[in-house]
Amino acid sequence: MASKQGPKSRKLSSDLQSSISSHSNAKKYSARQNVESSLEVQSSLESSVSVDTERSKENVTVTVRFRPLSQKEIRQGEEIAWYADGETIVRSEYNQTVAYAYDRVFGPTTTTHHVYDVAAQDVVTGAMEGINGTIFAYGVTSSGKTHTMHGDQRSPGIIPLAVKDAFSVIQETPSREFLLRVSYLEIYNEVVNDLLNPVGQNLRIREDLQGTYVEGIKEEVVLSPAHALSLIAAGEGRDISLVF
Ligand SMILES: Nc1ncnc2c1ncn2[C@@H]1O[C@H](COP(=O)(O)OP(=O)(O)OP(=O)(O)O)[C@@H](O)[C@H]1O
Repeated sequence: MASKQGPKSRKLSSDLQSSISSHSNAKKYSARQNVESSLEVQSSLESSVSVDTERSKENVTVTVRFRPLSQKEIRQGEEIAWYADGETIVRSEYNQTVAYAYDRVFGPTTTTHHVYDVAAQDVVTGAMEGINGTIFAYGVTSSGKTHTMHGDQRSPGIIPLAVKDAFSVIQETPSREFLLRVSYLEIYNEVVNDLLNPVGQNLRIREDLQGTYVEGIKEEVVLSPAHALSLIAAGEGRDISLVF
């Protein structure tokens, strides 16, 4: 058994932040490529399957990232309830027989860049080859979703790292033509709102022969990483400047 990794985060219910990556089976290759944006949903880890480390590579992978305790939590004497036991197991601090297996578990000292390399980069490179992909984070408030997906200048998140990689692929593949479009939306209380267009409120999700889409969502063609990230920053109503 792998040894414990420390320091560990406190309660599973409040500190675990999971990300799910998925590849759908390759749709027909098209020179027009869409890189989907990310979204956050609430879920419960109680539905996790029991320990099973012998997983094959699947289309949907689930990873767990622990964040370190904050200074405030340390001051308040918060207790750690779950920890990363090796690279795939989350184990209870109080009852060692209670454990859950995931495709990958990252301890509190893991960098976002490492999380991206292991859990997200494949989805991005797949998308650039025409395979639909989604990366999303879920977890309770303060579990680290924003830190992981957006990050900051010192530690860029999955979104800026993905944008950077997408443009690197474009640059390294002069023989192909790419069209990159960005849309940015929120789902809040079951209502879909366009974050790139203030008029785009309460949009409908529809399905046709091409697939699922949000009716009327604004799609901006982007020409550079800075352009893509500035749209996302605008959607959040904040300034952004990221250096790689
Ligand atoms: N891996 C980490 N290492 C260090 N600090 C982290 C890490 N993850 C999160 N934090 C810090 O924890 C705090 C909460 O994280 P964050 O804001 O990302 O949570 P959140 O899940 O987006 O919360 P909310 O749902 O309320 O928006 C922030 O101060 C963030 O900087």
